[in-house]
Parts: sequence; C-alpha cells; structure tokens
Amino acid sequence: MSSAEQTASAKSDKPRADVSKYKRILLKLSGEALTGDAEFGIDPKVLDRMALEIGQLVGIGVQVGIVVGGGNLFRGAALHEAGMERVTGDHMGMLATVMNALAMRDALERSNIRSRVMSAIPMSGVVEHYDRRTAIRYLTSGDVVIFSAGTGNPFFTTDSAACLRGIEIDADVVVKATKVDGVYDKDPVRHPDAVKYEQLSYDDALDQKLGVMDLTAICLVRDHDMPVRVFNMNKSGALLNLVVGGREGTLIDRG
Ligand SMILES: Nc1ncnc2c1ncn2[C@@H]1O[C@H](COP(=O)(O)OP(=O)(O)O)[C@@H](O)[C@H]1O
Ligand SMILES: O=c1ccn([C@@H]2O[C@H](COP(=O)(O)OP(=O)(O)O)[C@@H](O)[C@H]2O)c(=O)[nH]1
Repeated sequence: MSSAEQTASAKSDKPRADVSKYKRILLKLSGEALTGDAEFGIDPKVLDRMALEIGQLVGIGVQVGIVVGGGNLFRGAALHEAGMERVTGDHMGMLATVMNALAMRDALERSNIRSRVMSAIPMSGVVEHYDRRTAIRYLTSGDVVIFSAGTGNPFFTTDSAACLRGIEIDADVVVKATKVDGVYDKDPVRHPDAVKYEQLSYDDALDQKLGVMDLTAICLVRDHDMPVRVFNMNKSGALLNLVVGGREGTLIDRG
C-alpha cells in the first residue's frame, strides 16, 4: 500500500476485509463497456458478467461504490456537434447514466447482491437523491452503491464524477474499467507499438495528456492524493486480482 492509500484506509471507519488490499473502492464503468456485442444500448450478458465480478468483491468484504457512464446512449459533446444546445445534451447524457445504473442494479439484484442507486439529479420515485452520509452508511452495511447522473452538472464527465465520489466516500482507490490493459504512452487502439506504464504520476498523466482519463478528473485526484488504477474489464478475474493486490493495469498516483 502506498502511504496515501494507508492514510485513506486509516481514517475510514469501515469494517476491514482480511484478504483484500483495498477495503472500499470506487469502480468507474464506462457506458460503452455495457454495449458489449450489441450495436447500441445495453447487453444483458455484459451486465451479468460484471455483476458476477462485483459479487466476488462483495464476497470478500470489499465495499463497492460504482459510477456508471452514459456514452453507450448519449454524450453531450456528440449531441452538441450534431446541433443540440450543449447543456441540454449534457442533461441527456446524465439521464443516460441513470438508465445504465438501473440496469446495473437489476443485474446485481438478480445475482442476489444488495444494491442501491443514487442520483445527483433528484428523481423522486425512481432513485434516491445522492447524499454522502447515507451512501457511506449503505456501503458500510455491505450494499453496493451505484452513483448516477454524474456530478449533476453539465460540462463534466463521469470520470470526474468517479473521482469526486471516490474522494467523498473516502475510497482507498478509484478503479477505472476500460477496454485496454491500462495507460499507454499513446492510444494503444490506434498505435499497436504503444508502451504500457505500470505506474504513472499525476503530473506525468497531466503533462502528457494521455487521453485515458480527462484532465479535470486527474487534477481532482492529484489535489486529494487519491490513487487511480486503470485496468481491462474484459479480462476475466482482473478486478478481483487488483483488489487483492495483483499488478493489474496501471497505477496513477503521486509517484
Ligand atoms: N494513452 C492512452 N492509454 C490508454 N488508453 C488510451 C490512451 N489514449 C487514449 N486511450 C483510449 O481511451 C480508451 C479508454 O477510455 P474510456 O473512458 O474507457 O473510453 P470511452 O471514453 O470510450 O468511454 C481506450 O479504449 C483507448 O482507446
Ligand atoms: O457530471 C457529468 C457527467 C456526465 N455528463 C454527461 O453525460 C455524458 C455521459 O457521460 P460520459 O461521457 O462520461 O460516459 P462514459 O464515457 O463513461 O460512457 C457525458 O458525455 C456528458 O454529456 C455531464 O454532463 N456531467
């Protein structure tokens, strides 16, 4: 554990799982990851697989908060490019994350994993409004908490929301699930010769504009010394492995 992670763990009040390195994590799932083999929307098979992997963490006593993206349905920037007013597009993007969160909760509950959805935008009768202290109470009691509607504000991304919620709930680490194995010196999808980093400092990630996470999100974790691990969610067992201390993906921290 880095000293930052030890500090984060020491100041939290949650029960400790023995086998895991991290006791409370914030998992960021991108909307696109939910599409799987489908052309658009949500692939139930992907949700079921994710529920299984999240259930393994809950099974060893890890407290799991999740921020879901909405890029499989709507992105404000893309809608704006197509002519829509940006703020309206961002509102649609945030509502898309609520739909994904409901689908995720459904998959978790079908796997007998207790879960809650909270929304940064009040949506009475559909989901609970986000409240930090309530969220921490749910996590402490072992429920998975899915944070939806991003930060509730336009011009942000769900990466920033994940970092924000991770800091707020005093998570030990923010874990970002992607389609690639970690952070590379350039986009590995477009450059087959890209080289993967095992570890990267916040400042290097900012200076090199590495593209795997937006810069607002990286500034936030840097300012609050919150470690981030980027890993491949398509690799079966990778999530559990990294939570028990395996060297999965790339660690972004103080360096
Ligand atoms: N330096 C980089 N290292 C790793 N991935 C990168 C990098 N630059 C760009 N990417 C891209 O970022 C994507 C992962 O970010 P993610 O937020 O999951 O995707 P999206 O923005 O499509 O939801 C990868 O699929 C990869 O193509
Ligand atoms: O705090 C937030 C988070 C998200 N969004 C909107 O919601 C969309 C979906 O989120 P994101 O693109 O981060 O999803 P992902 O790429 O993770 O699927 C974004 O494009 C924004 O339009 C927003 O306005 N504020």
